[in-house]
Amino acid sequence: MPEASSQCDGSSVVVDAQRLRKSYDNRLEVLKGVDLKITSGERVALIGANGCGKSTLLRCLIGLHDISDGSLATMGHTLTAGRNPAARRQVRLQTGFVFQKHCLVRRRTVLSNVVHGFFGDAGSWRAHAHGLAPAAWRKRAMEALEEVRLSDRALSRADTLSGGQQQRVAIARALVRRPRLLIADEPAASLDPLSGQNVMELFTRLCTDHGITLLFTSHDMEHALTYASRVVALRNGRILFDKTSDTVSPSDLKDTFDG
Ligand SMILES: Nc1ncnc2c1ncn2[C@@H]1O[C@H](COP(=O)(O)OP(=O)(O)OP(=O)(O)O)[C@@H](O)[C@H]1O
Repeated sequence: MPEASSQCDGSSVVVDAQRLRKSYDNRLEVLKGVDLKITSGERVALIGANGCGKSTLLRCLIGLHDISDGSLATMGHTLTAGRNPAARRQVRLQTGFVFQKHCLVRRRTVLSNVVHGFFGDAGSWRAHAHGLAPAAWRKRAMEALEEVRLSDRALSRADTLSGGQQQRVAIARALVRRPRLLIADEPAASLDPLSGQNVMELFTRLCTDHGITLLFTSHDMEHALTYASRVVALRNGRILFDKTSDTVSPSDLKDTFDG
């Protein structure tokens, strides 16, 4: 049976989730009917208390987790409660990820880590096995390193860089294939305040410059309100509010985090 996957239709809707539900092991229902539409070029912060389902929602939106019910289309590809491997692959190829822990390969060079961002392209695993990467990938990886101001460290081992620098390498890796969507899960959480601010500034600027849609989670409300144009709050598996960041009030934030 053909997989349910509609092709990207060039529409400006990047994420379209309706009544999205997600349960783990048929027991714990984490998302209880989430409606979320994100259009091209938006910068959206997802906030909410620990365990409210932010990472789960991010993972569902990009096909890393199955959804349990509802409808979901990401960049025009329909992700149903079934497996949808082709649609998931297409979504992943057009998505960059940045996580709290940058997950670099410590013993490899900075450049090699950025080249890893191409994995999933045809031939990438063979290139990896042979320690080879096409010249075009290395050239593009160097450009990405310039964008995060780390080209002078291209040949350093990843674990010789500071935490903030390593997160900048992770950003270069996420952006190396010029994704349409960047997903960042608490990208600044492991960094000191200044490095965190630098990282947030850097990737929001790069997303704006390259027209990349950005969805990030944060427990730092200053980051959410400063670097996103829109803030979506989750509570008890549902959206509590969805507003432009300049209209979020202290009482909205209190409602988001109060038991
Ligand atoms: N793979 C999994 N299997 C089973 N339960 C999971 C899984 N991932 C998350 N959960 C559960 O789902 C709930 C929501 O977790 P999730 O990580 O999405 O929340 P979060 O809002 O991102 O939390 P935090 O702010 O602490 O990172 C939690 O109860 C968690 O234990």
